[in-house]
Amino acid sequence: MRLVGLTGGIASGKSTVSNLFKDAGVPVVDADVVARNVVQKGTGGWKKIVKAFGDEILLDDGEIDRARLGQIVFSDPSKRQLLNRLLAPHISSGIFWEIAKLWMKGCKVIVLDIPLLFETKMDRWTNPVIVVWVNPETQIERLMSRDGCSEEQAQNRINAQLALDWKKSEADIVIDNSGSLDDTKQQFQEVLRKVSEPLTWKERLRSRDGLISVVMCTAVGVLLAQKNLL
Ligand SMILES: CC(C)(COP(=O)(O)OP(=O)(O)OC[C@H]1O[C@@H](n2cnc3c(N)ncnc32)[C@H](O)[C@@H]1O)[C@@H](O)C(=O)NCCC(=O)NCCS
Ligand SMILES: Nc1ncnc2c1ncn2[C@@H]1O[C@H](COP(=O)(O)OP(=O)(O)OP(=O)(O)O)[C@@H](O)[C@H]1O
Repeated sequence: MRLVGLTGGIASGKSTVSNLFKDAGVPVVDADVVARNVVQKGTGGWKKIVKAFGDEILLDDGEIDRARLGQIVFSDPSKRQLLNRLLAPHISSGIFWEIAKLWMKGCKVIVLDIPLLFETKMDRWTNPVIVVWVNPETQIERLMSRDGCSEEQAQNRINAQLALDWKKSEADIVIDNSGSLDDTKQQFQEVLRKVSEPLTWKERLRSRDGLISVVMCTAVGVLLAQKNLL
């Protein structure tokens, strides 16, 4: 099994690229979706948030007020660190189970769309790492127009992550999403070709079918050895 890391900066275009993977039939685990699921009303993550941030963080229906929580954590690094600490175990085990489900289905290439891939050091488990890069002016423009936030709020969100240029320097593959969608789609074709290359023998061993083959071969070997000893 090949775990492909897909990351970048906020609003750099990760979801745009992960949709291209989905359209090409490559399964994607989206960490933002996992992070949303683990804080649904009544879950362990929800209880921790209510305990730490108080009832005033809840909407009338009891769900977390994400806009309010976002305002708090993106303007106060200590509150953000607290939230990260509380949710990290829930998010990583959620991602693990999503991978396990796809592994059991026999998927050989899985894309992990994780905004904080480097920050959480999950890049250790992925190869290659794809960074979706965008120039700073375009990033802030797209963020402000998508989320309807001020320049200051957008900058706070950008500052909450490691520098995008640093992530670019650590990447195995860079997609420059500063241009048009067509431009990105063109770069994506080459990226898809690379991630679809035949699995290495290590990756094959980590896949469901590879593991089954190893178990079968070992069982046959043990049986033959026993027969020869009798
Ligand atoms: C703060 C919250 C409530 C804001 O919710 P909101 O719906 O407005 O944003 P959403 O979840 O869609 O995230 C949008 C983007 O913000 C960035 N982001 C989210 N959380 C963080 C964080 N803790 N630190 C830095 N950037 C973050 C990511 O680039 C993400 O793609 C929410 O992002 C959250 O619960 N974050 C903590 C969980 C987390 O770390 N998520 C990232 C998954 S690796
Ligand atoms: N090449 C492009 N041209 C024009 N607009 C784009 C392009 N790529 C992405 N966008 C727009 O920029 C915004 C951010 O893109 P996207 O949501 O894919 O980023 P993201 O990295 O997934 O964001 P987040 O970190 O918040 O999850 C969206 O409104 C999207 O439609």
